[in-house]
Amino acid sequence: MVAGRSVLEVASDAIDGGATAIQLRDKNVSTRTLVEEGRALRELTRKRGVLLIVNDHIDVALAIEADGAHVGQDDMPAELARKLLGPNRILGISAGSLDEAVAAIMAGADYLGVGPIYATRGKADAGEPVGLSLISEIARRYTTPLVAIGGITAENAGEVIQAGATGIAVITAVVNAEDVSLAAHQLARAITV
Ligand SMILES: Cc1ncc(COP(=O)(O)OP(=O)(O)O)c(N)n1
Ligand SMILES: Cc1ncsc1CCOP(=O)(O)O
Ligand SMILES: [Mg+2]
Repeated sequence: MVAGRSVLEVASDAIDGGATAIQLRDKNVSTRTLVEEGRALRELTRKRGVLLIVNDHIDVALAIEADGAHVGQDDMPAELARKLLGPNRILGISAGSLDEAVAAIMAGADYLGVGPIYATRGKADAGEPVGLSLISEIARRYTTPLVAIGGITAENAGEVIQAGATGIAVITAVVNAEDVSLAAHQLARAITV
């Protein structure tokens, strides 16, 4: 459940609003439950033609035939994650500094999750905001797609893209919204105009 709604309902509404990828990120459930959520999300995302990425758990990503997995600096080392996922699944890696970005690219990241860009309520141990300059710095040097994350809203999403991000990832701005579909739509519009 997310803010009183099922994971499937939130994902479905977000896709209605324009989300092009869903990340299964649930820190508080058993692996068994994660697999159940993942299977349901796999069916939904296949039907709707959007990507499904599993956070942290490479085994779950493989088990549910997700499109890929996302690992951070405290998760499965990127090289091993790539080895386990194989060449055809998407590997996303978190980067909170230029050094981390370079290492992630060398390890075979298909995209970088860069952040937290702004202060966030979505991750307790996210650390200090890195700001837009990190996005610009990485974009200036590398062509790897950059997914900005952390405190992103429909109000600031435009400047994040302007700074060089390819896309955005959000939790609070969608999950806590009264109207999930409308919130996703406003975010999608903010990054396409
Ligand atoms: C797109 C995207 N970017 C960054 C993260 C953060 O991953 P991580 O640093 O491993 O933190 P947790 O999400 O696992 O708490 C992400 N999940 N997605
Ligand atoms: C998972 C994660 N990684 C860096 S910030 C963050 C949380 C993003 O949540 P929100 O969109 O609510 O700021
Ligand atoms: Mg992680």
